[in-house]
Amino acid sequence: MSTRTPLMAGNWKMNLNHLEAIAHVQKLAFALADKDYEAVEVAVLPPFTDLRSVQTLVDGDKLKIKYGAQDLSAHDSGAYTGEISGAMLAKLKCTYVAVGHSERRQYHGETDEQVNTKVKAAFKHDLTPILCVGEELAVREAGNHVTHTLAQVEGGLRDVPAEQAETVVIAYEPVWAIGTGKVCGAEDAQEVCAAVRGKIAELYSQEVADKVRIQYGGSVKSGNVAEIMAQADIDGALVGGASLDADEFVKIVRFRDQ
Ligand SMILES: O=C[C@H](O)COP(=O)(O)O
Repeated sequence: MSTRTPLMAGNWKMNLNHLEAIAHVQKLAFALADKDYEAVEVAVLPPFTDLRSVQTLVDGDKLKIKYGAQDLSAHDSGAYTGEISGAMLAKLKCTYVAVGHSERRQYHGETDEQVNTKVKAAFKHDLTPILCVGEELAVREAGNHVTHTLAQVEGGLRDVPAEQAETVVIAYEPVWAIGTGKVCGAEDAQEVCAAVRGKIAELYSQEVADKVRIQYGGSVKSGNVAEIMAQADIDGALVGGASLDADEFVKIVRFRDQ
C-alpha cells in the first residue's frame, strides 16, 4: 500500500435527486468518524442539480466529506447551452471534477483533445481534475490496454505544467469492468496503474509521479476493495454503483477493515 492519502470517491452518475442527495450525505456523515477522514479522503460526485444542496449541508454542518462534479465545460462562460463552467463549480466550493469519464467519451464522443481542454479548465478554476482513462474490452483482448491507457494519460495532460500535474488524480477504469460486475484482477489493475505512474515520471519527473494519486474504478465493492487497495500504485477507488448504498460506501472507505 502506498503512503499517498487514499481517495475514495463516489461517482453517483445520473442517480439521486437533490433531496435524496441530502439524505445520502447525512447518512455518510453520521457513519463516518474522524478516524476515517484521517486515513482516507472521502468525496462524492453528485449530479449538477444536487451540488448546491450538498454544499449547503457540508458548509452548515462543517462536514469533512468533499464533493465535486462529474463533468465541466471547456469554456468559462457564454453561449454553450446546457453546459456548466469550472467557475460555477468553484463558486459551489467543489474540490474535484471528473474529466473524460468513459461514459462521456462513449456517449458524448469526448476526445483526448477535449478532455485535455477540460483538465486545463478545471485547473484554471482551482478544481482538482479526476482524469478518467481506460480501455474497452476489445483493446484489452488485443493486449493493447497499457498503450491505449497511456495515450489517454498523455493526451489528457498535454501542456499541463508539473505544478498542476502533481495534484491531478488519475482514475484507471477499464470500460469492460464498469457496472458489469466484472472486476479487473488486482494485479492486472496494478500493471496498468504502475505503467501510468511510469508515464507521468517520463512526462514530468519521478517526484511528480510519486505525488499523483491513481484510483482504480470498475465494480469496486466492499468485498474486493481491500485486495485492490493492497496494490502499490493504487491510491483509491472511483466507485459507481456501490457508492449509491451508504453502508456499502462506508465499508469501502474502511477498506482496511475488510
Ligand atoms: O466512475 C465510476 C465507474 O464508472 C465505476 O462504476 P461501477 O462502480 O458502477 O462499476
